[in-house]
Amino acid sequence: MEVAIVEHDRDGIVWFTIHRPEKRNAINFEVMDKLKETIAMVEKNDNVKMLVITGTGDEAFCSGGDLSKFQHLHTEDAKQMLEKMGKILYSLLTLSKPTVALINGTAVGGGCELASACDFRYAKRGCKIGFIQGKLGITTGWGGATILLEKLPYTQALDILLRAERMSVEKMYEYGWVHAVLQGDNLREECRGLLSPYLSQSVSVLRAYKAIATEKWKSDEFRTRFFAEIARCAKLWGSEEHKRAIESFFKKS
Ligand SMILES: CC[C@H](C(=O)O)C(=O)SCCNC(=O)CCNC(=O)[C@H](O)C(C)(C)COP(=O)(O)OP(=O)(O)OC[C@H]1O[C@@H](n2cnc3c(N)ncnc32)[C@H](O)[C@@H]1OP(=O)(O)O
Repeated sequence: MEVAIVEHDRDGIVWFTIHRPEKRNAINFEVMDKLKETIAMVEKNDNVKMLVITGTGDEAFCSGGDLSKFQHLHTEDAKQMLEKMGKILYSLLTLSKPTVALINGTAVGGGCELASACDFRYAKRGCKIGFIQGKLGITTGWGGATILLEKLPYTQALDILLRAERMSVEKMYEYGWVHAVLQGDNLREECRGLLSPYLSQSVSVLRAYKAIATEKWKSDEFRTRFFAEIARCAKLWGSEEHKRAIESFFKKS
């Protein structure tokens, strides 16, 4: 079964849907490869104006890294996995087309990092959003904290990271992480309605504004900070606290 569905629509939107509902749309290596391929295609294709990332079903947008696949990784292998997804999220962050995370359900862990790398976040009312990595004895490992501290005011970003708990969409809207709270009857059409003012611009204009907007993240200084976060997470990955947290998750489910 396809782990992700990629659709091009008549308006120039590419819809990327993580299709692993049985695992709350957790990201494994296959999803990473599909996302990397899609981002590269969107970057190059002048018939594409925007990229929207969402998840299958109404339970979860994305539950982060696939713990059943990643739980046994040792520090060096963990670092490679984290860097692989970190590079993909960096390419998403600096993509020359506007991007949207259409949050159709719970977003936790790396799912929040994926959404943070997008320009806009539209979330279905009632969803829970949680940078819960701290509760697992690690930090964000895909660059999500660095991105959050770039996009939100310092206090709000640090509060979200230090709490490491699932927060309401409404609270995340108040913090400025969520840009629109959707009713949820027809998420795609609601999303399309919000994007229509952007879609009337030419691809050249969209590319030009995204180039201006993302220039600050193309510096060596930013990239050094971004990848240092990943190295820190890899160090914590092998901790007893992280191992116990993963064990207790699988005992529960
Ligand atoms: C890799 C690093 C990365 C980073 O930060 O850089 C991370 O993402 S670390 C954080 C990893 N993610 C998590 O710890 C979240 C784990 N999942 C949950 O907390 C819950 O599943 C939740 C809140 C997403 C949904 O809860 P709900 O009660 O609706 O569902 P279940 O917990 O019963 O899960 C259903 C089913 O899905 C499997 N599942 C869910 N999340 C993951 C996951 N991340 N990896 C692998 N599998 C996952 C869960 O085991 C259940 O499977 P089943 O076979 O039915 O028991």
